[in-house]
Amino acid sequence: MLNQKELEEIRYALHQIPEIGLEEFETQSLILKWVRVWTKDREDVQIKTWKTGILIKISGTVGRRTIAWRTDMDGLPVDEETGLSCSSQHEGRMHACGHDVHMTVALGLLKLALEHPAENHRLFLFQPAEENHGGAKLMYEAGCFEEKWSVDEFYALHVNPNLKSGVIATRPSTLFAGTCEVHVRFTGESGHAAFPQDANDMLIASTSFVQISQTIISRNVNPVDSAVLTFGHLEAGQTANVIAGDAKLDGTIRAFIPETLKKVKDRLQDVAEGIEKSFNCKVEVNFIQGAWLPVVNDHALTEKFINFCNARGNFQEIDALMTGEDFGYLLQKFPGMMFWLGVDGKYPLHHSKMSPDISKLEISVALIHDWIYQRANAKKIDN
Ligand SMILES: CC(=O)N[C@@H](CCC[C@H](N)C(=O)O)C(=O)O
Repeated sequence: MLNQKELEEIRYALHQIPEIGLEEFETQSLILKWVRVWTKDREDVQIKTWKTGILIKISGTVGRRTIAWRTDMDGLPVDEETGLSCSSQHEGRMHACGHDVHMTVALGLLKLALEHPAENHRLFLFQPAEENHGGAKLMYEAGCFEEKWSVDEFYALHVNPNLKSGVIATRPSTLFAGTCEVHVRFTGESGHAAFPQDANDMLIASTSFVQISQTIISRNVNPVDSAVLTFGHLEAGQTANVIAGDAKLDGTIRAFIPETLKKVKDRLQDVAEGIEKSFNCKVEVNFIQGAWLPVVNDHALTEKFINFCNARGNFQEIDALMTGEDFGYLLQKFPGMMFWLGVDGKYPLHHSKMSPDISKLEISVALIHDWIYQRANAKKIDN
């Protein structure tokens, strides 16, 4: 097993090399280096890669079913400001969503699994591109879970700085929202700052679009339902005295119900048409959907997991949140569940100062291993 110090060293190494989705080459090679040492001469272990992803399967002694654990691998395009000694060495990249901790947990679980043979197979998935390309869906569609790589139960976690370190929180139904990325491109006519009458200003068009589209949430979504529309990136024009002839706007929509997500998308198209008319410009709206389905936990498995955690005294109830996760896609294909792991921090996920407290990692890894081990010796979901 990996002790607390060894887990911290692994996280330290991974935190320094954050990479954007589908570019996780250094991360993949570091993980493979460790895994190859641990699995040397093991005939019960198979390893395969898909792009920057890795799958490791440990055969069970009886081998009726496969219990799988998934970690994501990618970082975000964020400039790290934690001031940590293990800060990112990759400019403009940061593990601001805790995927470095997720990978550390997965490696801790893998090491324990290698040391504890079980009746059924165990599979460890290191999945790229959770934040940007929906790597879970890409891997599924590429056939990564076919034939002897198929899965009977899939589990995953996400760190949560709002929960005390080591606390586990989940619910036996929807945990995360379904999300959809929105990319909007505005094309008008640039011109001299002094002659606005001869141009169509895309800075004004894009900011008007942002303002008006916020009313979709307050005026079109049923108040007893809920949705989020966040634009996190806007770029317009080039310099102070040239009217912006184009603008780029990127954001995300979140909702628990697919119909609500669709309503927000439809209304965004309407607003785009209105802006086109009002500003005599072109507005193209592109939606990227399909990977980040709502994370819906299997009821029976989650109830069992909650009882298991309660018996160890570190479970907390939690409401569904508007975060997104492409693990939701895998949960539509395989039974399983996701949970939050508390890492008590001052700054939220995606913040440039996000700094998880990982002092309880060894205890958390041991608990999750016990759960997987139990499931890897169970005959089916009901026992
Ligand atoms: C837990 C978490 O923070 N997840 C991310 C996942 C983003 C997926 C995709 N890029 C999207 O925006 O939907 C989140 O932003 O919630």
